[in-house]
Amino acid sequence: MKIKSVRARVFEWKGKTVPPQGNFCSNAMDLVYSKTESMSTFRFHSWTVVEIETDDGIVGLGNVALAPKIAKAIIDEYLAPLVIGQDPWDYEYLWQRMYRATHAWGRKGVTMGAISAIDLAIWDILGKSVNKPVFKLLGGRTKEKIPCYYSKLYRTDLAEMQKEAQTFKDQGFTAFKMRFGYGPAHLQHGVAENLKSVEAVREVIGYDADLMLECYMGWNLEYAKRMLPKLAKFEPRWLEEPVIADDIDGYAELNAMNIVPISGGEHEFSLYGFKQLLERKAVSVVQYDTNRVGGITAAHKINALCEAYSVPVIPHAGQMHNYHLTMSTIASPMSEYFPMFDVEVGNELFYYIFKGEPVAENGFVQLDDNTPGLGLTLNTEFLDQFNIVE
Ligand SMILES: O=C(O)[C@H](O)[C@H](O)[C@@H](O)CO
Ligand SMILES: [Mg+2]
Repeated sequence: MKIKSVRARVFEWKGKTVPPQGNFCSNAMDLVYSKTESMSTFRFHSWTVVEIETDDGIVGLGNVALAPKIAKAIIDEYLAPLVIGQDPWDYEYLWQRMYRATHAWGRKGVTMGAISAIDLAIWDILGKSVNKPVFKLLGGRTKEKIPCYYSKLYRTDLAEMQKEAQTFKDQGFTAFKMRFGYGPAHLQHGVAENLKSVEAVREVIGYDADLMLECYMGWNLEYAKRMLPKLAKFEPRWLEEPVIADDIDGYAELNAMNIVPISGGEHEFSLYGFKQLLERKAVSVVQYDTNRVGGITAAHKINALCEAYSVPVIPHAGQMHNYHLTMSTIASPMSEYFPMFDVEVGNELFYYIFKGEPVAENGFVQLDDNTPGLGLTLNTEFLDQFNIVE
């Protein structure tokens, strides 16, 4: 079998989006003075979809949401020529070709996202060519079904957050991730607001549910050190991305305080990036995203590293490319889960582009033993709400 063609298209959402409201998510831009809404650079309203076709007509689907137009340019210009004419079963060889050919300017960020998209499509082909789901090629079914945590609860009006938490508690979720709205720039008022929001959500979900707290790189080391002792009484399962991804020493210092486990990884890339995080004990939970980190070829290696370090892997975002990794290793106890909503930050967009994404039932998602490949097809229902860039 040989790769015959690589097609990368950018799906630009032109449908309805929920406008940002107030301080709905602390983020890395909060620490930089700006007149625009700080979360604007973290909206994922476009997505690059990759279709790789083989000479015997199998089409594999890959995707990446980081800087979609740049990812497409990297695929078209540099990566496609490296894989066309090659055997997709030589996936490690192809991964190394892409990783090393772009090493002078790649390694992390959008290049690894582009490599991930190609690698996902290759693994989709592999599964389809032997009529097996991808997780069966990685280690098989390690769970009867995948426990998942409800992830949204952006910082809005506290009563709204409580209503949202109740709605999904009633749907059987026993784990919830909420977003802080405030950080160092908001002074003591922001500290109080942050604590109020955690208290409000805990009031609804109680203490026999897991609560995860998301900072999305919006704090700094000094602020996080002040916040951790104040958060301890709410028994969070983890505090996520308190500092920017490059501040590995900051992560390690916060994690070593042993007050609340620190999680991160959705903005880290490659096996080497996670080797650093693990050997420096920077995180207690690893959260790569398979469509960023280097695809399934890289994520599968990182799963093994996490198993060796006894650090749980709970990939960012849910989404089918991550579910196969969670299903295939005992190092991953659960998945993140974004329900389908109106398009807001953009994580939800995955449902509008692809069909086949599992819907959670009673706090679990299930993968089918008999659906070959990743189990995704393109969703034609919303195509008229996308501008597609070839
Ligand atoms: O952990 C997450 O789900 C991400 O950080 C979100 O995608 C981002 O939107 C911030 O909540
Ligand atoms: Mg996150």
